[in-house]
Amino acid sequence: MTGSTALRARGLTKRYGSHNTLVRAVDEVDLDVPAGQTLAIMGPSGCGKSTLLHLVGGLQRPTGGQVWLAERRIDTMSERALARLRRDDVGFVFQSFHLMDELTAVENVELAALLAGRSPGRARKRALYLLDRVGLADRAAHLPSALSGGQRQRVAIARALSNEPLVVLADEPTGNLDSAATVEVLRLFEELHAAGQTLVVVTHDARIAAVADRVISMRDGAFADDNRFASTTTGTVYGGWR
Ligand SMILES: Nc1ncnc2c1ncn2[C@@H]1O[C@H](COP(=O)(O)OP(=O)(O)OP(=O)(O)O)[C@@H](O)[C@H]1O
Repeated sequence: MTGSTALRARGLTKRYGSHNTLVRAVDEVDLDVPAGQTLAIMGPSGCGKSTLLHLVGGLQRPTGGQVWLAERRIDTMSERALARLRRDDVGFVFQSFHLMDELTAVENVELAALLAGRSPGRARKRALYLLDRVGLADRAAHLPSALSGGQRQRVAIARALSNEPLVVLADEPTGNLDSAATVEVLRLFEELHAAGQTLVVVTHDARIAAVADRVISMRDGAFADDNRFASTTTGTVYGGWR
């Protein structure tokens, strides 16, 4: 993946309503995210951060413009192809975790791999490996209700990685976490970055922005600022997460 583009958008637009109810949630945005980059997207409430994340992850369709994930154009994909892409190539992490309450930690993590057709044995092995990597080997058989917020989010991150996604998209991943749990998630993101995982994080948390190598500030659906810091790490072969 060295030197390639993980995500590309041109003229990306999402409008809601019409006439006097018209909202330009995302307004003619151009974006290139090189493989291996950790990008933080910041900005005031309602500026379009979540909508942008949903558009590039194929959770919502744009009303204008184009999106590519790696070399594949996704805004024109069939629903079926888009569902497969979301399952296999995108890892989503949400503020409210979105774990299945009735499944244990390991069952939550292995579910996507099972749906993707992996054998139960391989799916379980990978899920246990990922839980170990996020520091939860001893919590594999726990239900989410028996885990702290930080532990739930680490399960959700392990789940997001289960199908070796091209890109991880996280929407306010520390929004429901206390300070100690936020630091745990930060460390994980740093490890993923060092391993070459492409990561796009919508956040209000300056600590997350501080570990990103690029920070885009949005205002009124557009980019107000685009700051690149350190050079993008293009990790070796996803050192240890695969
Ligand atoms: N389904 C919808 N119908 C109409 N307007 C919507 C819809 N979803 C979002 N919007 C509007 O689009 C704009 C962008 O919303 P979005 O959720 O992307 O913002 P955000 O920057 O993620 O906000 P926050 O930080 O509060 O989560 C807002 O003005 C919002 O009210």
